[in-house]
Amino acid sequence: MSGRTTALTPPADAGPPVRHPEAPAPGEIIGSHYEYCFGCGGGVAHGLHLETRAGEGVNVTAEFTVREAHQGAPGLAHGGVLATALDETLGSLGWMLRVIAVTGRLETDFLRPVPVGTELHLTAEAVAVHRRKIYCTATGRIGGPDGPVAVHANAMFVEVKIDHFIDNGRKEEIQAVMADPDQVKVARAFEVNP
Ligand SMILES: CCCCCCCCCC(=O)SCCNC(=O)CCNC(=O)[C@H](O)C(C)(C)COP(=O)(O)OP(=O)(O)OC[C@H]1O[C@@H](n2cnc3c(N)ncnc32)[C@H](O)[C@@H]1OP(=O)(O)O
Repeated sequence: MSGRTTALTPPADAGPPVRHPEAPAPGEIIGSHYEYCFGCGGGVAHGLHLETRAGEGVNVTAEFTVREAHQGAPGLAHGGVLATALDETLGSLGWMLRVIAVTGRLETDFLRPVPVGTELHLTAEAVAVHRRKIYCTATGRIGGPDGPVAVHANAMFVEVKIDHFIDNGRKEEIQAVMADPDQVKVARAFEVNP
């Protein structure tokens, strides 16, 4: 037995997430962490170009417009793309906690089909922290912040060190990032709060 559980319910001794005192101010745009991130990077033509803003608690909001390149069935968003949008929004919670964390588990409910052209309004919130594990949820609504829920996810992110990326990423991209004279950009690529 590895001790790993598939449950996304925080254990009884989990604590509440704590908004870091230096987290981005409520309403502040968090911005892309890496130009070539499929979720938020401006350098990926068919990417999601998600723009995330800090919330008042340990939460964020984001928007994403479904385009032709994101189809699964004719005229409808691909489920994997919608899961990516949830995953990317959840990933931004690290800025609110000021930790580096990656998705360990992502469980998605697809509640309504999402047509091409739809603006999906996303929210994500951390609900509990247990050791390195961050339990969180995300929701995507159609057309507006109060629109009908199309997708919902429960997730568990795991806090990692920067070595997670340096040791595992392909050398070309790691070296290119590290060589950037803009140290803030270097730090952001790994979602380290500069
Ligand atoms: C640079 C910016 C990066 C983020 C950008 C935003 C993008 C959006 C977010 C992403 O998509 S990140 C990319 C997708 N995720 C990954 O690539 C992660 C791949 N997986 C791993 O690297 C490792 O499996 C992982 C770091 C998640 C865990 O490995 P570790 O060896 O560091 O931890 P360990 O296995 O000891 O687990 C730590 C705790 O988490 C638990 N755990 C880990 N993975 C789990 C899992 N999948 N399900 C349930 N529990 C899990 C594990 O049981 C344990 O619980 P306890 O503290 O209670 O003992």
